[in-house]
Amino acid sequence: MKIFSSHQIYQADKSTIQKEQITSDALMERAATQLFEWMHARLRGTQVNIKLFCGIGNNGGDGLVLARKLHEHGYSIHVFVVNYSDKRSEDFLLNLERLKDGKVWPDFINNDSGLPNISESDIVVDAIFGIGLNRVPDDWVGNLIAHINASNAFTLSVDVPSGLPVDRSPWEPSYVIRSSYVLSFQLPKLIFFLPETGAYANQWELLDIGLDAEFIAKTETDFELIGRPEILPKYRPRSKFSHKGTYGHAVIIGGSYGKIGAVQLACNACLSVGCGLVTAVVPKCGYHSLQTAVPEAMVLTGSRDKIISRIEIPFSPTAVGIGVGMGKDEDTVQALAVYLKGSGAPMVIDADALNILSENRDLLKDIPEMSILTPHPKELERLIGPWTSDFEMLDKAKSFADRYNLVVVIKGAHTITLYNGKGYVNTTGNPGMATAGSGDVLTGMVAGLLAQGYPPAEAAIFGVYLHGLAGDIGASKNGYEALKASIIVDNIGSAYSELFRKPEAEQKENPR
Ligand SMILES: NC(=O)C1=CN([C@@H]2O[C@H](COP(=O)(O)OP(=O)(O)OC[C@H]3O[C@@H](n4cnc5c(N)ncnc54)[C@H](OP(=O)(O)O)[C@@H]3O)[C@@H](O)[C@H]2O)[C@@H](O)CC1
Ligand SMILES: Nc1ncnc2c1ncn2[C@@H]1O[C@H](COP(=O)(O)OP(=O)(O)O)[C@@H](O)[C@H]1O
Ligand SMILES: [K+]
Repeated sequence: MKIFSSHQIYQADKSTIQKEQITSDALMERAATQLFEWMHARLRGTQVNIKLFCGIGNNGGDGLVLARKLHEHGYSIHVFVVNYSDKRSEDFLLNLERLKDGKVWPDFINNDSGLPNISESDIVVDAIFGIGLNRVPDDWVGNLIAHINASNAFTLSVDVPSGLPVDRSPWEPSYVIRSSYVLSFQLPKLIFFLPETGAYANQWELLDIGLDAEFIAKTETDFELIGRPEILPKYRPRSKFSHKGTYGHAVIIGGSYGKIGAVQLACNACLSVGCGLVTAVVPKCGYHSLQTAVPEAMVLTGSRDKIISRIEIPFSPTAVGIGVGMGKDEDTVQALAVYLKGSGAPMVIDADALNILSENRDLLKDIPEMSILTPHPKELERLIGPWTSDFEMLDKAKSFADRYNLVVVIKGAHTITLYNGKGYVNTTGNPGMATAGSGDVLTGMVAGLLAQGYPPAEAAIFGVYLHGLAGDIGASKNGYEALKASIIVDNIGSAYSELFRKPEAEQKENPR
């Protein structure tokens, strides 16, 4: 699903109005009707105090329409107009009149008004600012927002949490509504997925307001949300007359004394994702444990006992995963430097291999093009330097990826894969995956997909999705806390099955 910028949303709005020959207030009515139906389906007439805070733009207009509908259905409502500007939108004004026609009289909050009472048992509807926010709210509006947050009342935000700009990080974090739930129109907003801003929109849902589908389909976006519909077409089926050679020979290079388990996890993941043959390249100390723990894998060792000192592979791997548990010994740095220059295989570079690159920047130019780098945020910072906001981080990481022609996978709650100027935001995964070794599993999976012939960006996007899905299935059986990296590996098979599971309704209609 595409992630639009605010500018693109306004264009979609315009295009819908033109194509359907409707007025803008009809679109507002449609949007707010969706809000009302969502609330009504859950409240079913419950007599709870609903306090609606409406700005003076179209976000406020949505709030006013919602208020009218709630009132018409007998809900107990109190409307506050947050009067932060004289430039009221036409549709706001129109709906203010309609509300008054229904005998609802809003209270106007200005810069010299006191703060209204909000009790914890109230429901707050937050329709102060929408996607039109373009500067820091005035202090009195910010204080009202902080007051709403302090009330601990259930806060339902219309479109976006007020005070949260959609295309940058907030000017003043305490002036942003901490929504209990966001009902966002039609398209997901990038801020829902970034660590800095995602917390304001802890839970969110999209309401389909029928924006011009053709316009949405033809618009190019900087970011895309990756769910099952985007993943399924990337799947490469196995053919009946295939053999293990069809699915590639991956090599996992890594490990050091006390960190052989990382290679074990990556090898297991690589095999479980469907790779034909897997060879591990480890220091001597890893030989016996690997041969025992992963009997399916072959093992090559170098000359030193505890570290990787030379990388010599007597065949041409189809894909390589390098760095897990590898350490940064001077000999290992040399081995990586030599290997990078000589290797032609598509590569996943992770963990200590990334740290070595950060500390030996002259090696960056030797990374084979279209390699996949999988840093977590700390490793990314070592590579591209610090940032002051998630938006700056994305810009810097994109430039880095473009400069060296790489695929950069920024791991996190919503892992973002950057490739060719575009970001692909993952939707699977859970906090149970914040556990030792889960990144090693990802490295093995992506290397295994590369070995099977998935193009690099597809291997990364598909692998990240499947890894998260395996983690979700693992968590559904084990809970978050007990989820271990090896359980993620154990559930890779179920994740593949889940990809092709028909939704229940479809199954009933179409048994078999
Ligand atoms: N397609 C869709 O998705 C649909 C969207 N709809 C709804 O429209 C909403 C967007 O509405 P909107 O454009 O009127 O902007 P909104 O956020 O209400 O702000 C109002 C104005 O405030 C101003 N302003 C900005 N920052 C400020 C500040 N700090 N302090 C003071 N003033 C500030 C700024 O005007 P300026 O002063 O810059 O001229 C801005 O224009 C959207 O979120 C959704 O709820 C639906 O109705 C229909 C379909
Ligand atoms: N809160 C979370 N929600 C979803 N996925 C997560 C979360 N925390 C971590 N992960 C995933 O787990 C993996 C952790 O990788 P990494 O930090 O490299 O771990 P390690 O170095 O222990 O192997 C990444 O793929 C990341 O996306
Ligand atoms: K809002």
